Amino acid sequence: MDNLELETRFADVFNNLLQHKPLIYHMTNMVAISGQAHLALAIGASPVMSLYPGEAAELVAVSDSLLVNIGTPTREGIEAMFVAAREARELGRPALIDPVGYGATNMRTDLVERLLDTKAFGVIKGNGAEISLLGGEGAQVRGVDSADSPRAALAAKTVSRKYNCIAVATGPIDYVSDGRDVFALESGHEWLSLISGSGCYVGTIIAACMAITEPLVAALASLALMGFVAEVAVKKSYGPGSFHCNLFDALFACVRNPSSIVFPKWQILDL
Ligand SMILES: Nc1ncnc2c1ncn2[C@@H]1O[C@H](COP(=O)(O)OP(=O)(O)O)[C@@H](O)[C@H]1O
Ligand SMILES: Cc1ncsc1CCOP(=O)(O)O
Ligand SMILES: [Mg+2]
Repeated sequence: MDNLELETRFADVFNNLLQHKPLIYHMTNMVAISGQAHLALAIGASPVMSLYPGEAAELVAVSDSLLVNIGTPTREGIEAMFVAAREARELGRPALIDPVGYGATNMRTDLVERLLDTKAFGVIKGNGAEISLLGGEGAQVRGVDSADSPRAALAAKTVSRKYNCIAVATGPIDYVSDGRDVFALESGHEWLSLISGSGCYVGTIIAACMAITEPLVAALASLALMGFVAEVAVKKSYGPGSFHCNLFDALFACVRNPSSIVFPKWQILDL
């Protein structure tokens, strides 16, 4: 698919989001949770957030996609994530995992690997360091932030092959791999890294798009959208606070008028 074909697909995805209002079951962290709920609504999806094991299977059954983000783990939340992951696999629900802080502690590394063992996830979306470490490449993490990840592109391909899913590594350049190709996108703005939760927000957009389209297109569309809206938002902003607000407003406006989006171009890397 060339960029022109992709952009037509992206516009269709956003139009369908508004029409179908998919319900996205978020099992996410206490930092980004309310932002993710607001963002889901802004792009035309419906959010439901819960980390309670006793309703996890039922919520998967009524939702259109599942997002599992391990950012602030708790004993009960982890139990609920396994219930939901197994149910999503059983029912064939689209599911995304955000391995926040993979490699930062042994507990997170072990948890992510056990969740991936459920084989529930069609997309693994992390920052460059998380995906690099999952792919066996060197990287530096500082808590939940990526400090350096020079081999994220290659790692995305490795992760995609190893876990038989779409792998997304975010950063100044985003990489997406389906195990065959590695797509690269340079867009957005460095202020995205000054908003705690910007990676989580990307997860929400991808999970919403996964309810509409195949995981590869969902990932490519979401990152291109985020890159474009960040560039629009920064021009109206004075710092991270107004940028955060303007980002949400730009997302709201763009999904309602996809022809106004100037999609940044994806490159296919020769790896
Ligand atoms: N320096 C940067 N320039 C442009 N976009 C960036 C930059 N850093 C991060 N982003 C974007 O911010 C979003 C979150 O990515 P990232 O900061 O890697 O994730 P996380 O918040 O999970 O650590 C992605 O859309 C990514 O493209
Ligand atoms: C700061 C922080 N600590 C635990 S989860 C979290 C939010 C991480 O959000 P993101 O991965 O989008 O930067
Ligand atoms: Mg993250």
